[in-house]
Formats: sequence, C-alpha cells, structure tokens
Amino acid sequence: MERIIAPSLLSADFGNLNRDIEMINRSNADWFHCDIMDGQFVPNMSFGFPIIEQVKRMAQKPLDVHLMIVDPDRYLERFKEAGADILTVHIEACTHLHRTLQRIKLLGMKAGISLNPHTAVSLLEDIVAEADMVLIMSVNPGFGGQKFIENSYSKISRLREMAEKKNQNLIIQVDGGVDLTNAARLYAAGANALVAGNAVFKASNPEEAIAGLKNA
Ligand SMILES: O=C(CO)[C@H](O)[C@H](O)COP(=O)(O)O
Repeated sequence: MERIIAPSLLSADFGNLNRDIEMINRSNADWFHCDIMDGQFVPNMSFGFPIIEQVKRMAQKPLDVHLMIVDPDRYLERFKEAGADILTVHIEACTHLHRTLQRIKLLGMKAGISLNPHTAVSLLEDIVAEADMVLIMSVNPGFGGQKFIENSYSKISRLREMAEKKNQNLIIQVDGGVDLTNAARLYAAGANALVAGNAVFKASNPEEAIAGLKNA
C-alpha cells in the first residue's frame, strides 16, 4: 500500500508557520496533520479555524484533521468549510458513529475513526467497512513528544487482519511517539500512514526526517 507521511503541525513553530508549511510543501510528506483539541475530550487546547484556514491557503497537499473534541457532529460542516480533506473523529466521542461517518463522506471528505490506547480494535468489527481510515493513537492524546505505547503494534496487526476481510483499502494511521526507531516496525505491522510531530519539527533537518520516515 502507498505510504503516507503526515507531519503534525502541533509541533510546528507557530511564529513561523508559513515557513513550516512551505517546508512540508517542498518535502515528500503527503498530508498536513492538524490536531484540534477542546480542553474537554483531552486535557489540552490547540488551535481552531483561523489556523486551519491559513494552512489551507498555503498548503499544496491535503489537510488531515484529527478532532480530539466532544460531540464532533456540531462542527463537521465548519471543518469542511475551513479546508479539511480528511476528517477523523474519536470512537469514544461519538454516540452515533455510523451517522457521523456518513455525514463526513456526504460533505466530500474522507472519514476517519480514531481509537485511544485503551479502546479495543474489536469494537470496529461492525463499522470498519464505513471508514476510509482508522487512526490508532499510540500515546494518550493531548500532547506531542510522549513515549510510544508498545501495545500499539499488536493493535495495528489485529486491525490489518480485520481490514483484509472487511475493507481492503483501509488506511491505517498511527500517531504518537512515531520516529525513525519504530517506523519500519509500524509498516511491518500493517500501518501505512504515519503522523509525526517532534520527529519532524525537532529534527535538525525536517525534510530529511520526513524522507527517512517514508523510506524506513
Ligand atoms: O495527536 C497528537 C497528540 O494528541 C499529535 O499528533 C502527536 O502527539 C504527535 O506528536 P509526536 O509525534 O511528537 O508524538
């Protein structure tokens, strides 16, 4: 499957955002990963629509928007207007996940489901066919720069097995503590999309770091 690298703007330098966006445009990254946090679903707040709109104006690649917010149904249209191309909601935040995915797709975006580290992959059995992507959180969401949770490898393998039967085009994305030390093993487990914040933006050469993750 095609490998997708999505640098997480949470670790970008917001004082030099245009510079960091241009770096991603030049690099062989595939998507811009935008983390939206509301201070309720996760114990942190990040950024909102004005930043997404600014990224959209400059970005030459799709915007992959990860909603870490309660009741995401309230904002699906608004994220589409702001420029999201892929919209991911948390299984733990949705009462009617099937309906939410349908609405995201009707709005013309790819629909993703994210799982917190404690959430079992088996809960996806009856919904995985409706998703374009599943995002396995390999840290507890809320902050960049955390340590990768080892149990994530087995979750990815189990999900890839499920996808072989139910949704062969499923993109399996991993987010949290992803770097050059674990990227190859993540691909081997069945992931094909990696999100990386610190491993890209804190690297001495971010473009090289992106290439390294892609070819790990
Ligand atoms: O969703 C996130 C945090 O909730 C971030 O995308 C993720 O943590 C990326 O940061 P790093 O690669 O530094 O761990």
